[in-house]
Amino acid sequence: MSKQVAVIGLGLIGGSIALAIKNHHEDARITGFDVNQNQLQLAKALRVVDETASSLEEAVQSADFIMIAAPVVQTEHILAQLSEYSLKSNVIISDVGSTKHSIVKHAKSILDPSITFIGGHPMAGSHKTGVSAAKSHLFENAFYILTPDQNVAEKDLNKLMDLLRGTKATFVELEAEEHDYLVGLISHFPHILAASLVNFVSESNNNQRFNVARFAAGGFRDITRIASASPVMWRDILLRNKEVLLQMTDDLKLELDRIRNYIEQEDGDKIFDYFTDAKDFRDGLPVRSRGAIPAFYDLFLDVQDQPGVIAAVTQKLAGEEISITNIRIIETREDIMGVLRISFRSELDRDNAKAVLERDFDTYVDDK
Ligand SMILES: NC(=O)c1ccc[n+]([C@@H]2O[C@H](COP(=O)([O-])OP(=O)(O)OC[C@H]3O[C@@H](n4cnc5c(N)ncnc54)[C@H](O)[C@@H]3O)[C@@H](O)[C@H]2O)c1
Ligand SMILES: O=C(O)C(=O)C[C@]1(C(=O)O)C=C[C@@H](O)C=C1
Repeated sequence: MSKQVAVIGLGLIGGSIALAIKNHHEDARITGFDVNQNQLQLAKALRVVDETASSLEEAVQSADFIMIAAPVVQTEHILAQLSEYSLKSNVIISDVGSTKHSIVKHAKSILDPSITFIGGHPMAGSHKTGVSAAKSHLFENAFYILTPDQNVAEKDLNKLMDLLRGTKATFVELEAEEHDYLVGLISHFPHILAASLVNFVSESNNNQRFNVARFAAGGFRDITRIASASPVMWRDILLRNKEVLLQMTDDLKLELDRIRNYIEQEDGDKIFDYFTDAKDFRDGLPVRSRGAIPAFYDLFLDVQDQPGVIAAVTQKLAGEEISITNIRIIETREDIMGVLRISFRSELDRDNAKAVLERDFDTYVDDK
């Protein structure tokens, strides 16, 4: 199978898709295009793509696969442009957008029926943007949702999955509308809540005589990390998943009223049950299995809570070229040993790190 691949939009996801394709198909020739010249040049310099094109038309003219990785409203504009070009007759077009219904509908209405379009959404990412944040293993262990309509031939779907095999993701087929409801619930709506919470705190901050934000501790930071993501990407997502998100916003108001009543009535039992239900569901989420929540592999280390210890640990890991995704001291008090939690992208990285660090530290893996 020849593999001329055009990747349109060379940001975090386009870059990661390009790297993942190259992982499994060394022979694939990847041409990149981005409206942002900076990203385009950077993608070439970082060898994320083999070559860059100076126009969309140039990028796609001899492509066997076209992967669109732009914000979702832009994706519709790109599809409209593609419908005017002469493309290879057997080209397969896909996208990575976080919404699916409007894109799939748009593709169907605008592309020649002989062209194969398969909607896609790799369910992993980050609040970071741009090609410099791209990683070949970003989608490892994640679900990769595909939304082929009934006209898509099995062999074309298989060709696309084969192209994307280097993502090491698990492919799942869904109807586009099912996708938008599901992802609305576990990704889009939580994003709205994170941003609302930050704005709420920021506005409250203005009315205080001290700086509230300075006191923001782990809990606030954990629940609001995603509010640092790209406003362009999220604006487009809200515009294209409007009905689902309107309904969820209304439903959440009822949920807030419920806990508000329990507080007002000082109903300790109900409040306890409320948190217990939430804890049970949250604790039951698969930790290492594939899901919208990226799997992290944690290693715990007993360390002396003293200056330089984190540097010593990271140096040892760097020496073995083991990357970490997060590092944090938890439950430290002056009179006890600190516990360092280090997170890794893969189980293999975690196991290798354990082997390196257990020579000097007591290490633990939480296997529950
Ligand atoms: N960030 C995530 O966590 C995540 C995860 C899964 C899917 N997605 C989806 O992936 C897509 C890309 O998101 P990202 O995180 O890579 O954003 P990004 O901002 O890192 O990259 C988007 C790139 O698209 C380019 N672009 C915009 N309009 C274009 C056009 N008309 N032609 C060519 N290039 C264009 C931008 O210049 C930018 O470089 C979005 O549709 C998003 O919904 C994002
Ligand atoms: O990890 C994050 O920062 C993300 O927000 C990733 C996330 C998600 O909600 O899980 C965000 C949007 C994408 O469409 C898919 C994944």
